[in-house]
Amino acid sequence: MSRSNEGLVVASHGRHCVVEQDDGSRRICHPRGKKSQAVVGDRVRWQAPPPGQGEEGTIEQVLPRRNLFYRQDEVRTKSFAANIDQVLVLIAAEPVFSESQLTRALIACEAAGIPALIGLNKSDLVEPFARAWERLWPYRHMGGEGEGARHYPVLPLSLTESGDTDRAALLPLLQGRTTLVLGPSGAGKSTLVNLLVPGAAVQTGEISQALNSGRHTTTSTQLYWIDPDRRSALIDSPGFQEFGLRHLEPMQLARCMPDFAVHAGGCRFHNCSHLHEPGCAVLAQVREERAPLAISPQRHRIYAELFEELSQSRY
Ligand SMILES: Nc1nc2c(ncn2[C@@H]2O[C@H](COP(=O)(O)OP(=O)(O)OP(=O)(O)O)[C@@H](O)[C@H]2O)c(=O)[nH]1
Ligand SMILES: [Zn+2]
Repeated sequence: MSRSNEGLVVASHGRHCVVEQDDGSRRICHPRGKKSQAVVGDRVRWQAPPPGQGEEGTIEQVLPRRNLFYRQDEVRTKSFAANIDQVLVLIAAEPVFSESQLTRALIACEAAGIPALIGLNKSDLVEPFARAWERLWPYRHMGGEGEGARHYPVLPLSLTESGDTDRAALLPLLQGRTTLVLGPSGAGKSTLVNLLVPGAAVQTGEISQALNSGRHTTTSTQLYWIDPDRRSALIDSPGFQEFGLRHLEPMQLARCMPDFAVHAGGCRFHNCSHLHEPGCAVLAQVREERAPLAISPQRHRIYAELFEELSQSRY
């Protein structure tokens, strides 16, 4: 007779995953069927193999999720994590970040009801950093001021040059939470994980070795504990080129953009697309001015592009 246990999915690669039990021990598990396909952050019920049939377990059931974070690049590829408390979008002064990809990541957070914060790394690169900080003005102020305002906290970081200061600034924000770290390649995600998770490199090596029997591929997504009592976690996901949002409807977009959402109720037509309609309260606010209630023309361009993209992918 095999026993059924509960555990947390801490890594996944293809269909296999690594499940951690409450005592901290880990084992590779395979889903029993499509319904038991788990993602990192899932709590699952799993079953050990019968004696003499190896060590690898079977996932019997994925327990109900609090939330599920999506990124959908093509019709078939999705990657996500479940049960997360917040997303840290890590970008840097260099390489110059794509505002479109940043906006997409933030929209995905809003759509899943997950709070987001932005880390802007490489503040030691003084001039590019100043430019990047300025580009983020709308993100630091959007949605108005005071009660109910929904702008994004932006943390200046220099992970390689002021690691101790950054760690001290980040830890209180990460305490007791599960944080998914997202960011383009080169922004400093590995540097961040290594700064906050002692032994991260070793853990990653062990896990990818176990999952791939030594083949040199890395796991797609992995959860790291940053404290000894395993209450605060970082989930590291691979860098992305294209942050796809094909799981969203175009008419959902404005609600997921705080600078649009604050005005959207004032449009003449309730089903306004905020692209060309007369009496559109969103379009009325699109202007270069740095004002908390203004919508930057750049943001509106990104919105229009996304609206078009999501309208085309419906079939
Ligand atoms: N100047 C400067 N360089 C940094 C800083 N943080 C990271 N870097 C450098 O930026 C480069 C990319 O950092 P990584 O941590 O490898 O970036 P990543 O996001 O993990 O990138 P991928 O592995 O490609 O996904 C490395 O050469 C780091 O040394 C920083 O605060 N300042
Ligand atoms: Zn409108």
